[in-house]
Amino acid sequence: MSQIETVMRTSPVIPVLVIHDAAQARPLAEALVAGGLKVLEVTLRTPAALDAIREMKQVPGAIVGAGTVVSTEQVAQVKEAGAEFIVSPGLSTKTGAAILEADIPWLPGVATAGDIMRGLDLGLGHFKFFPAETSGGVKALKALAAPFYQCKFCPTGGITEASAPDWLAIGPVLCVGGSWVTEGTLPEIEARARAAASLGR
Ligand SMILES: O=C(O)C(=O)C[C@H](O)[C@H](O)COP(=O)(O)O
Repeated sequence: MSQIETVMRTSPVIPVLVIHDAAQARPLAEALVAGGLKVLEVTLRTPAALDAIREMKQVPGAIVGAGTVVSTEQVAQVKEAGAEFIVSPGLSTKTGAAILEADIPWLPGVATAGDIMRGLDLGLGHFKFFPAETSGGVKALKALAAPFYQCKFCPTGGITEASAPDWLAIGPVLCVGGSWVTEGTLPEIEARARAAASLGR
C-alpha cells in the first residue's frame, strides 16, 4: 500500500485546520487525537501554520500534514517543519515535481478528468476531490471515478457531518476532509472528532 493510501485509510475524516496561534495547536491536536482522528491537515493559510505543524507533531499518535501547499518554496518549508504528508488544492506539475522529489506523500486536488490524467502521468493515483460540493457533489465524483477505476479519493470542500456518510459510501472514497470537526470548544471538538471517527466506510 502506498504511503498516501495508508494516511487516507487511517481515519474516515481528515480535519482541515486553519491555525492562527501556534499556542493553540497542541491542545487542538490532543482533542482531535483523543476523539480518534489522528490524521491532521494544517493549512498554510496563516503565518502560524509551520510552527503549528511542529507543535502538533509532539502529540503522540498524531500524523501531521501540510495543506494548501501551492509552491515549491512551501514544499521546502513544510519538509523542514516535518510534514508527514502534503495536500494541495490543485495539481500543478511544477509544485508536484518538487513534492515527488522531496518524497513526501501527496494528495493533490482534482476536479476534472484532465486533472486526473495529469496526475496519472506523474504516477499518482490518490486525489483530493476539491471543491467537492460545488464541483457537482456525490454524483459528479461517481461519474468521474468510473473511468478512473484505479484511483482513490478524499473529497473536501463543503462537506458536513450530515453529508459525510454519503461521500464515504462511494467505493473509491477512502476518507473525506472537512473543517466542521474543528468548530467549538476543545470538548466539543473532541466530541465531533469522536463522531467523525466512528463514521463507516
Ligand atoms: O486550504 C486548502 O488547501 C483547501 O483546499 C481548502 C479546504 O480543503 C477547505 O476549505 C475545507 O473545506 P470546508 O470543510 O468546506 O471548510
